[in-house]
Amino acid sequence: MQLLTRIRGPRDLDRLSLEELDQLAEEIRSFLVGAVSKTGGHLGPNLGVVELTIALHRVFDSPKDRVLFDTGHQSYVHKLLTGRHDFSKLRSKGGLSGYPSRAESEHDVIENSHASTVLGWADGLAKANQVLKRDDHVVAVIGDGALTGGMAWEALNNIADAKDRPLVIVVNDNERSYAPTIGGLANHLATLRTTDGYERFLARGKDLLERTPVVGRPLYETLHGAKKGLKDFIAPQGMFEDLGLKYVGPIDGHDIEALESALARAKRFNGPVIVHCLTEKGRGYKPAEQDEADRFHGIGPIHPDTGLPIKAAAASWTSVFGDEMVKLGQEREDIVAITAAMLQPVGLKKFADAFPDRIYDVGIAEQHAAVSAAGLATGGVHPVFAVYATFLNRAFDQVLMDVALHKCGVTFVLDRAGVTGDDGASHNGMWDMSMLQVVPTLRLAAPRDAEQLRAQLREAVQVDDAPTVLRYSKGVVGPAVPAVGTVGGMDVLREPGTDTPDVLLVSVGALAPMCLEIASLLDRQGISTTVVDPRWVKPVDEAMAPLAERHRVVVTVEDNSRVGGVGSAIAQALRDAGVDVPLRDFGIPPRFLDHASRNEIMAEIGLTAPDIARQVTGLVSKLDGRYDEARAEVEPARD
Ligand SMILES: Cc1ncc(C[n+]2csc(CCOP(=O)(O)OP(=O)(O)O)c2C)c(N)n1
Ligand SMILES: CC(=O)[C@@H](O)[C@H](O)COP(=O)(O)O
Ligand SMILES: [Mg+2]
Repeated sequence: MQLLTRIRGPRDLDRLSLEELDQLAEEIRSFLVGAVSKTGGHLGPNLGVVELTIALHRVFDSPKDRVLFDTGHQSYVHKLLTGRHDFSKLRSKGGLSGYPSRAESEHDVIENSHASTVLGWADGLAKANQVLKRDDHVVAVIGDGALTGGMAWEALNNIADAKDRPLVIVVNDNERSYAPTIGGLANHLATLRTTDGYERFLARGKDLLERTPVVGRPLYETLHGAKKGLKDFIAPQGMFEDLGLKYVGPIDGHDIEALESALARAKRFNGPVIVHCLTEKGRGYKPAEQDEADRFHGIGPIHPDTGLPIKAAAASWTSVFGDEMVKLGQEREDIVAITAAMLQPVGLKKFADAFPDRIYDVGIAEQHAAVSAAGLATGGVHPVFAVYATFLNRAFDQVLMDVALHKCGVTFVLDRAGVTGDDGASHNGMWDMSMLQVVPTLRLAAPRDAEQLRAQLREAVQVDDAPTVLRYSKGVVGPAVPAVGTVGGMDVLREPGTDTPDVLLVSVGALAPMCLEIASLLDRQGISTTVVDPRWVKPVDEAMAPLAERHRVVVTVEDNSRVGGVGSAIAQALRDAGVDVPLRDFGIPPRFLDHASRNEIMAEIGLTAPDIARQVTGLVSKLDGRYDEARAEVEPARD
């Protein structure tokens, strides 16, 4: 690591020779494998951009020039080259974020890990440079997967229209999102890739000719013209050039010299230019290169020599969903499934293998997924769109105005709902149960265990005239939580043991085990508690109000934003029913949560059994008129 340790900032790259740069690239690769095999993270994507990131920081002058990354999961090399070498706590509390972070470095701009936004950012920054008459450069790195997102094309439409506004777009084309990138765009990029030979030939020829005195340069220019002609002849005029964008490439994304030459050309161009780089996800690490699933896109801790996971995968919410989908697919031919470039991560691989004609990977295009689902439902089939909760945010209008307005029977299955933690603020699934409250006719379920997930999924796909939504947490599915009774459509998880119970504790989804623990802690304070699981949290069950009326206080606990969540909806339902029982809603405070483990975050925001039990004890004590005594116990809500 003799060279890497000397790199404290991008300008330290300037004095390295080409051989040293190649050595640095190798040092970075072995650093990444060594570090990320311990912490987990996005190893494959970062192994694919080592040379590209070195070349970017050699040609451009960050932070004066802005180097932007789409999604940001491939910014580890950027972090190394901008002086951040301590990866020991990557994605952990107090350690480096797994994405760019303004708090970490002036070299970082976009913290949002939601794909397809970088060109929008770049367009805005380029416009600001123009308004303020700055000659700084803006460079946006976007993957072939992120290019399948609609927002990228909204931005490209604007960028292509401004012929005199410099902007360098680097397409990091490794032909994969997780799996191979789908769609017409991927096919077009492949067409452009066929002219790869010309670029390599030209890069080598240029070197030779530029060393040839007198005739070299003009001859190179002639060849360059010829290459352009030949490329146009072989590969149809590229879509990017049709749009009015200058296109440079395809470039070997692991050849630093070729990259620097192409980026330097792009930098001199006084307008928008695409540099199409061919890279290999997982390059330089055999286990990743040979991983057919996703080239080690995102991994947990592994044995570095073999690439095998340190911990065996346990039964996850995702796997329970995936298995049930296969059964449903066998029972009903009208069930189809949709993924937005995340077939494996959302658990639809088995369904896809069993029913290859009934699975749709739409690319990173959640809005299109929702609208096409409305079309599928209108066409007479029942689509199940499986997506991470946080990624549904961008398809809110489509759920509202295409699916719900047209009474389409579409089922949305939201994985990674609630606090996820180590992927940072934009990955927590903390907004869905607030956002979806306002969608008329939509029915929303939060299963508490595997059995309820199976049951509620089956109930959901029976609904053919409205959107249905299931949402569950990341990772290992919790223990079975049996019901001891029912009230209306709700499951009673714990009886209070008295006819005059103190607390009605409404347990939402996967937090059921924690809610039962809260009830036990309250027991020790002589406080009697009924614990119910609504199962379907929207609409609020009609039995909720009369049940609440039989208690002294209602407490709701959800792994969702407190603002506008299930607690708010129940409070409103009680008011509408004229039930005047105090309600305290516990949820995620309305703020962005720094990366840390889920448990660390839940403790930090007070979503733990002891925290909640202590506050509820204070509430009940207050009702008993022992307010002063209670005050000492009740910590203020920490929003
Ligand atoms: C809106 C959105 N949907 C899904 C994801 C999940 N996701 C993270 S990276 C990725 C694949 C990105 O592929 P690409 O842009 O080609 O980058 P690469 O990993 O190949 O470098 C996906 C689907 C996301 N981050 N944002
Ligand atoms: C960058 C991105 O959006 C995904 O790769 C995400 O990090 C995956 O999260 P999980 O690890 O929870 O599947
Ligand atoms: Mg890719």
